[in-house]
Amino acid sequence: MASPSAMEAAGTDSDGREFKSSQEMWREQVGDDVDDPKKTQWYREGVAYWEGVEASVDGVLGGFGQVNDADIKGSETFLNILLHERFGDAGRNQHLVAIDCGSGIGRITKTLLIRYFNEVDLLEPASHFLDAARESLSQEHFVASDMHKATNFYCIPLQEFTPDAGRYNVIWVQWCIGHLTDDDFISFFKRAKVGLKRGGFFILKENIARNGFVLDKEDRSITRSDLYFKDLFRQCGLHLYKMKDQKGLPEELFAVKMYALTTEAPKKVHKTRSKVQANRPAIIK
Ligand SMILES: C[S@@+](CC[C@H](N)C(=O)[O-])C[C@H]1O[C@@H](n2cnc3c(N)ncnc32)[C@H](O)[C@@H]1O
Repeated sequence: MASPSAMEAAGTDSDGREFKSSQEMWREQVGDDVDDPKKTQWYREGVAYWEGVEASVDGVLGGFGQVNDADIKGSETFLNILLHERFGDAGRNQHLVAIDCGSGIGRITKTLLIRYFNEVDLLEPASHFLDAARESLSQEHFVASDMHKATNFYCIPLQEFTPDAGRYNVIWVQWCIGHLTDDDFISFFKRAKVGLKRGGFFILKENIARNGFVLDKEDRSITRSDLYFKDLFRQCGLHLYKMKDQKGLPEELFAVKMYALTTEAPKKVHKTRSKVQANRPAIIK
């Protein structure tokens, strides 16, 4: 018997109510039809929630501003490995460009991305967050005499965004994809692939539900399980290049994982025969 897909797994909402499957939950929350007014309402209420939040590190981290340092450290280690593996030493002489999706006040750009990328674009639908980002990132930064700057500030949601073809080495998506329905998740990543340069990749950093999903009725978002994400990556035609758990977060919070996703399948490592096998008598063919 075929095993049920992760999206058929049961889940709950923030009040502890159970749903038999994510399909049941989505039908109820956003309807079946792409033009269903419930879907417009879902997105409107999600952004409205953030419009009521103070433009500060504590605000964008849901009152857990103290996790900022651990989060950035974990991301930096992961990013360093990936940049080295994907762009090698040549990366140092390349003009590197990233986009920070659902950037909030530009926390990740300011403390991490701007140091590694010559240009960073920010996308954020809550305008007061984007204004705060623009203000704090207005100067140009010099890293070892090399110019680094925040270039474009897009005030739109991810479900409406299509990047310019071939602009980005890295498309960074952190703590915002839970606002997108499954259909919009898939169509966003499918569209966004064209935005990657050769060797480019996505980094998705997200909270992880233990099973199925958890619907947050307050900010209109869902937390998906690792299996749920992997099911969606497959439907996007993306390959999981590397993943890592974020360490050092308070126990009461969801676990957090970082996924590096590529459009091409990872290269197969050709196994050489082990010495034991290679040295034993064998028929000449
Ligand atoms: C938890 S905050 C994280 C902000 C930032 N990524 C960070 O880690 O500092 C969630 C962000 O997602 C944004 N957001 C909400 N709905 C979105 C959507 N449909 N598309 C993109 N971003 C969205 C919110 O406005 C908010 O800035």
